[in-house]
Amino acid sequence: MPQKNQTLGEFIIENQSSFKYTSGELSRLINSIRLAAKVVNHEVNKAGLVDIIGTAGDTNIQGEDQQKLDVYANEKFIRTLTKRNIVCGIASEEEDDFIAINSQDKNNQNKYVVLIDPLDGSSNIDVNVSVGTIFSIYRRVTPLGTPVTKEDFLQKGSEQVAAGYIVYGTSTMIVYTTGCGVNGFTLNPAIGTFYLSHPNMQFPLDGKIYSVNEGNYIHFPQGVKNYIKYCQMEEGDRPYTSRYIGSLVSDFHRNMIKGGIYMYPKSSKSSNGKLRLLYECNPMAFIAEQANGKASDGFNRILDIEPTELHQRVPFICGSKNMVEKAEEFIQKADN
Ligand SMILES: O=P(O)(O)OC[C@H]1O[C@](O)(COP(=O)(O)O)[C@@H](O)[C@@H]1O
Ligand SMILES: [Mg+2]
Ligand SMILES: [Mg+2]
Repeated sequence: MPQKNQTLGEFIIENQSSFKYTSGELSRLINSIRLAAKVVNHEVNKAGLVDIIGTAGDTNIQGEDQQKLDVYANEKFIRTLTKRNIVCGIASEEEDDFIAINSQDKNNQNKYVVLIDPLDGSSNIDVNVSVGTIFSIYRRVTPLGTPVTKEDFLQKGSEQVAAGYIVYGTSTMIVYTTGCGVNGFTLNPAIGTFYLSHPNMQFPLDGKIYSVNEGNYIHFPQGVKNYIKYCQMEEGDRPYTSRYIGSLVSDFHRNMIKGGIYMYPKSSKSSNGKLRLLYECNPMAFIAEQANGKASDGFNRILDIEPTELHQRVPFICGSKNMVEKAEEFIQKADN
């Protein structure tokens, strides 16, 4: 059992041996993400003071207006990972296509690719509500020393070797898994060190919180509507409480600690929902399952979905296992 209050650096070294592909490379990669997280955290904490709020004037490939902090965080993570020559490829919500890192260099023996959502919850940046960063790590499938290809990124979520998120909230935390459980580390801003504050995080099997943008209710499939009504009924331990921050990372984090379900279903407005499979749903699904939770699109396990596009979207339901299974029951019943 991890020792509470050990530093993230100590934890990474100590747990290196529990990782099946141990070579130190993944440890160095997690350390680089830790560094970039501190740089971005520094800027996030000043949102409102410095010229970091508002739109950057461009749109990303998804047609969304990029916020200045989206662009800033994207640059910092890509720069930190590239400068440390620790990966052979990066894909990001804010980049149209994947970026090959020195991969044409025959000597490039880096075997990991990283997919990131540099700033999650962009609509909350300007209003001082918690936001996050999400990352997903795979071993490349193409030979070392050859240029990375789309194939290296379009892997099923079940192939992830590590995944995590940073939440910039009342405190700043890194929460991640390498397939041996989920641990959370809180930043002590006075000394810039992350300490293990939440060892072996677990989703309660059941909860009393549901998180969904009910503003889209009329556009939801009947099964989703029925489940929301079920959450609101005066019966047994219901009604549940509705909590929706509008930042996936923050809603997920709260639900993992207190028990709850987060849903971004498909709707008549968006046939595949809003969230991106590769750098939002897969990493959160890996963490959820490692914390005894569950993640599906209403029918299929998220981690079994075969990706086809870098920025593809999927309906996403994630959280306490019994709650997700109840939601699936309503969705599948209404679909028949
Ligand atoms: O405003 P909506 O439609 O409810 O969407 C909110 C959801 O969209 C997101 O902001 C999408 O993520 P980005 O901010 O990274 O684009 C999620 O964090 C959040 O859960
Ligand atoms: Mg996001
Ligand atoms: Mg984002």
